[in-house]
Amino acid sequence: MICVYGAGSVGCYVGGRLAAAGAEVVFVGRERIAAEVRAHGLVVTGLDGAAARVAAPQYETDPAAASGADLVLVTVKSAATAAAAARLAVRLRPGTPVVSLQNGLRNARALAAAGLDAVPGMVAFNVVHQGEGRFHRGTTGGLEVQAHPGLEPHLGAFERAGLPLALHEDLLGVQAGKLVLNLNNAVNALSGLPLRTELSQRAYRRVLAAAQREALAVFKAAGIEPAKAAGVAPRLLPLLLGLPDALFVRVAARMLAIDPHARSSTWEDLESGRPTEVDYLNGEIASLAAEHGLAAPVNERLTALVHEAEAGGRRDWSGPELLAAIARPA
Ligand SMILES: NC(=O)C1=CN([C@@H]2O[C@H](COP(=O)(O)OP(=O)(O)OC[C@H]3O[C@@H](n4cnc5c(N)ncnc54)[C@H](OP(=O)(O)O)[C@@H]3O)[C@@H](O)[C@H]2O)C=CC1
Ligand SMILES: CC(C)(CO)C(=O)C(=O)O
Repeated sequence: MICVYGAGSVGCYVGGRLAAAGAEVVFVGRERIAAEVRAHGLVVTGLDGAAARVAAPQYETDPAAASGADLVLVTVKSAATAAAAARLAVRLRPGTPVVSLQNGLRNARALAAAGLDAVPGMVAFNVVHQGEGRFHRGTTGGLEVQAHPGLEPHLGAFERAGLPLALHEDLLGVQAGKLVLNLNNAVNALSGLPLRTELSQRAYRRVLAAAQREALAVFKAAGIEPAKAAGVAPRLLPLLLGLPDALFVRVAARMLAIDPHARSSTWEDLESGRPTEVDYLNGEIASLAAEHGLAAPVNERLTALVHEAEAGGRRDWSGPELLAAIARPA
């Protein structure tokens, strides 16, 4: 049995695809989603319009449902990882692989700290929760995980689901490459716009490019080599982002398909009044910078602005306003 622990957007999408392809999947999550999927079933839709339905998913709210799992996919937000790990640690058989399908650099370490057999993972695509049990994939991209012998019996299930696991000897570079892209989560959430609209405006892209330049300097100081993300070497991203709008839109369309409705998970958090993961994304760059004697004022400022929005000061920033704001200290 595969347990998806913390089944929200990513968990319901990945678990829904696995279940629709015949895998035995138990979802563990909150009553609001349990009620939704009881009423409507689970429908996972793709960029190409393809849809799969799981009529009666096993969606539980009691962590005990994870007991006996052969594989666990952790899909809670980063701030909830330690609590999820503690609940799993008392229920899983020793040696059960627990894959972190989360953003940021620290989640697998938090799972391992609880004594779990943690496997770092990365979800390259976007998922939007559209209500009534519908989870829509909003971009291209796949699942990448660190190689682990415990995953072998499950590789076929991911293949059949159309979500093959790309295996890596060491995932840190892949996670760092993804983090470079995730620096846009804050920009996207502050813009209030769908990803495609936001990224089509150069002023927002200039904010993102400034945040990415800081990240690249910090990774260099930390000895981390970020892997290609969306097919592009991270060091080229800030240059690409600086292109004029019409040219950028043409080049970007070849790198990554983005649905017009896709939004970042940070926007989804602000929209539903939940705390965001900004401390694990832009905040991670600011912390790593401090550890290495560098400054990351743009990421610090973006982190502070997202915290202001979480605390009730939410507004939609235009690109030029955000560009002016990052020029001021946090
Ligand atoms: N959404 C996306 O497009 C993408 C997200 N990611 C990453 O994937 C991870 C998951 O994101 P996403 O799916 O958007 O997050 P969601 O918030 O949609 O889903 C997480 C779910 O887990 C629930 N949860 C939290 N703690 C527990 C617990 N102890 N027991 C059971 N359920 C719990 C949450 O409930 P509650 O809110 O009530 O705490 C929530 O419903 C994040 O790290 C994110 O950055 C990566 C790529 C794309
Ligand atoms: C897929 C992407 C990069 C979309 O912003 C994401 O990881 C997120 O929303 O958290």
